[in-house]
Amino acid sequence: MSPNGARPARAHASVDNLRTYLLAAARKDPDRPAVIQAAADGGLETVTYGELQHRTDRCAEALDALGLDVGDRVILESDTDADAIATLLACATLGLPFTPVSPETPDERLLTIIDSAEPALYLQSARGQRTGIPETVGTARFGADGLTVERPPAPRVRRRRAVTPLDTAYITFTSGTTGRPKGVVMSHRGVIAFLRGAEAAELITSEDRVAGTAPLQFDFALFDIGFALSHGAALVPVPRDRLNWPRRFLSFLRDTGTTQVDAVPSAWRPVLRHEPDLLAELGEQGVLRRIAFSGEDFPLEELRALQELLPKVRFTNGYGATETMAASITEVPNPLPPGTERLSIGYAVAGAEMMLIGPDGRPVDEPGVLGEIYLRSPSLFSGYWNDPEATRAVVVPDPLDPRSGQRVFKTGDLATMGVDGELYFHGRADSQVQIRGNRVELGEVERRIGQFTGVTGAVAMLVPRADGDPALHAFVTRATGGPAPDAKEVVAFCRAALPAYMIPQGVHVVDEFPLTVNGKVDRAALTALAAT
Ligand SMILES: Nc1ncnc2c1ncn2[C@@H]1O[C@H](COS(=O)(=O)NC(=O)C[C@H](N)c2ccccc2)[C@@H](O)[C@H]1O
Repeated sequence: MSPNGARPARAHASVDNLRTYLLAAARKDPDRPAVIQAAADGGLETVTYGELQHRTDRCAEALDALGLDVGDRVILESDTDADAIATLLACATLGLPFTPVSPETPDERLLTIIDSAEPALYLQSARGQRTGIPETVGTARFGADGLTVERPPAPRVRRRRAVTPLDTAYITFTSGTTGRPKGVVMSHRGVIAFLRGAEAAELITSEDRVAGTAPLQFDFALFDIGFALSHGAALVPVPRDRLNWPRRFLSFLRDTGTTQVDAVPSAWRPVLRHEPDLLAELGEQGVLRRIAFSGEDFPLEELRALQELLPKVRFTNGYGATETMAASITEVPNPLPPGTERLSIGYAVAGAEMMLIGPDGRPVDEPGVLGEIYLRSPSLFSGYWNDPEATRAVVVPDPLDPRSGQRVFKTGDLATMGVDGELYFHGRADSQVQIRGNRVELGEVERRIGQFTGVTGAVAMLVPRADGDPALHAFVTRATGGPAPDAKEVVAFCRAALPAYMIPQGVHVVDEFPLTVNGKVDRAALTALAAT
């Protein structure tokens, strides 16, 4: 019997655990590269699957000695690298849900997350700069020489005996539009269900090297880690200071032999603007085979520009929400057929299904009719942390079979169906705005403005006004060195194709769009800018 009277914890690890799933390659080919990363001396460092497993076990041993129980939360602050991956796999081994945060998370947001998650332990890398972690939370640092405990967590009773597939693998806090961050609770079974569905798409093999560019608190990064490691491939985490400098970004991709780059659309804007020729050169070498993007609609003008520079590269559109990790992985034709107005988000990955439901709650069966996407998926999240009301709002009875007890995810995304049942993304339900009583899809205004010569990107939004109804404004970016598009000409260009109520009152040229921490266009920041 262990000292606090609980039976020995973790009598056996479950078969469906993130650690067993992601380190499977370590049994077969321990010498294969698992992570190829920037080394401290500016060169490159390769960590094999065997070494990754060794670091994972060493960290798990040190964590186990702290007497935490299955379900006790751990905050993991780090960029993505081999030590961070070993640490999150150690947490998975012990059934400790990890909450990843990136080093640039502001202090007050971190404290909000700590207040909500009430973690037992806060982990940062040996190089971490964070201070001011509340006394109630234990603190430790991880690095190449293992785990160093600074403040041991308070002793707890260990009640659980084993880690099961339904235990929580991670909790990621999304910046909910209402401001209070919501913790998305994902079980081991949920994450693995999505990764298994993604594997069925057969996008990569163990020979691939997948460059990940998302910050660790964005589940796109967790997908990249899981996607690369579950294939026995190598993950190439791109450091932030490389990602923000196009020339350094491209040389890092070349030097690491990257075959696939996973990035949000905005990550390509600086490369397109400043180093198109270098990018074309990289494509010519034939090592880079695929670009996968997710997170938001890829502006078609920019996607076309990227495809023209990379005629031999294949493109993949990954659509979905953190609440189910994602939903679909769809090949994008290169080049896009002329006249393409929208990107397909295809069909849900193996094991899941996207349904289109109309405002009347009935399924939409005919092509071209707008509906909301409901997702049936084994990777459905467990719920929002400590927020049953927010959970009930999006985890709803299966509209096609309400009596079955089956729960589905109400995505809040709108789509139409093509002739073969494939879906086309039409924006968020809340980006449908009413202007003088007319329903307006902001994406439609953005697409029209995006076709104006010299405009490389457009974001439309409704800006509230003190007196009277809100006004439609648009922000545009232009090609480097190109002339600033004339606002009056842009408005006239819209008048030629859009109804009066869809004509922007104001058109503002900006050098670039503000981005959220996850690299998406920060519409809230732009709306505030327009209101000034
Ligand atoms: N390919 C898209 N086109 C267009 N709008 C999109 C798209 N992917 C998301 N979105 C939008 O972003 C919302 C979800 O945002 S999120 O919860 O932060 N998750 C993500 O953005 C990434 C997602 N978890 C993921 C992770 C790993 C692989 C693929 C996708 C969706 O509901 C969509 O509105």
